[in-house]
Amino acid sequence: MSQNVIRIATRKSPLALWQAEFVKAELEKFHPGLTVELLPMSTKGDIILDTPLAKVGGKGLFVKELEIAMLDGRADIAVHSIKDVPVDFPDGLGLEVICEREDPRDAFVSNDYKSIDDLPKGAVVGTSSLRRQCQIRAMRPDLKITDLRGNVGTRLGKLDAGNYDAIILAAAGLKRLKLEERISSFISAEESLPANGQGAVGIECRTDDERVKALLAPLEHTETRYRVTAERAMNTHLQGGCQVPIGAFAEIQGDTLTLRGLVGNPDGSKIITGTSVGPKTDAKAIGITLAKELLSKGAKEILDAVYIK
Ligand SMILES: NCc1[nH]cc(CCC(=O)O)c1CC(=O)O
Repeated sequence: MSQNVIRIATRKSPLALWQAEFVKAELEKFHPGLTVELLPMSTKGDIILDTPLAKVGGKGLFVKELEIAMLDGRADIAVHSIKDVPVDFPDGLGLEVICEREDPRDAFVSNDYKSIDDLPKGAVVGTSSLRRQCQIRAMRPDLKITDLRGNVGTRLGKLDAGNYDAIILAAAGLKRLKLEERISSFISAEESLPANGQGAVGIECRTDDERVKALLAPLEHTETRYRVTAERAMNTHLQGGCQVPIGAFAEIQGDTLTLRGLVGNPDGSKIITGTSVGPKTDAKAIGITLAKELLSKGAKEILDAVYIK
């Protein structure tokens, strides 16, 4: 492959394409003369649209086809929402770069109501995320949570068609697509803990490709890397897939990283939370410590009930 070309494997959704174009622009900014090409592809997660994600099964629904393209040499890198990337990688591939995080919060979107508190009794809220469902149910057991799949535009269309009183989406996706004015209110991390990596974009590539790794290096954002490392370490140690509500959110003040975590039941009847603090350079250990704490406080029973093997 030519020394001066990088090919990006990407999903075709508007958000995925925005993220790929963002990485293309950053690469071209840092490396004048470099040609960056997009290779748009469909993934299993894009094709199976009629089933709740937690039931489609299999990890990495949105990334596998992109990984095969990199291993085949058809593409050099893949740009992902970190949230959609499984914690372990196929041999020969790794998450080389984590870019600066956008807003990590969930957003409440409604044409009639300002916030979750504002919703009338029994209102219908659309989300396919068990994590969001769990935390909303815990706040408001009276609400009816129904499934909502599709890319960001499709989901907004379903809200506008009157299928829901409100829907919950990641603020980052709406901001990137210049749809921020659709946000009625932000849901703070105190109200609902985000998913690990939410709002952060990561770049995967072949671990032995020194040329590509050198080109990608200026896109790395150190603080986001620490935060995402802690959040993903917690998930890895819990061995939680997408069938269990899990939230993880790290913040950094000075050199200190504070990680908050949550494991719950889909119906919100049981929620285990915890916090772990330490030097940011110990991000991974902080994540593991918190996972152990959550397991000992009852998360193990919740996970075991879901994953009966
Ligand atoms: N699960 C799909 C997905 N993957 C990443 C984002 C948003 C952007 C991000 O978190 O970086 C979304 C949409 C959503 O959750 O509303």
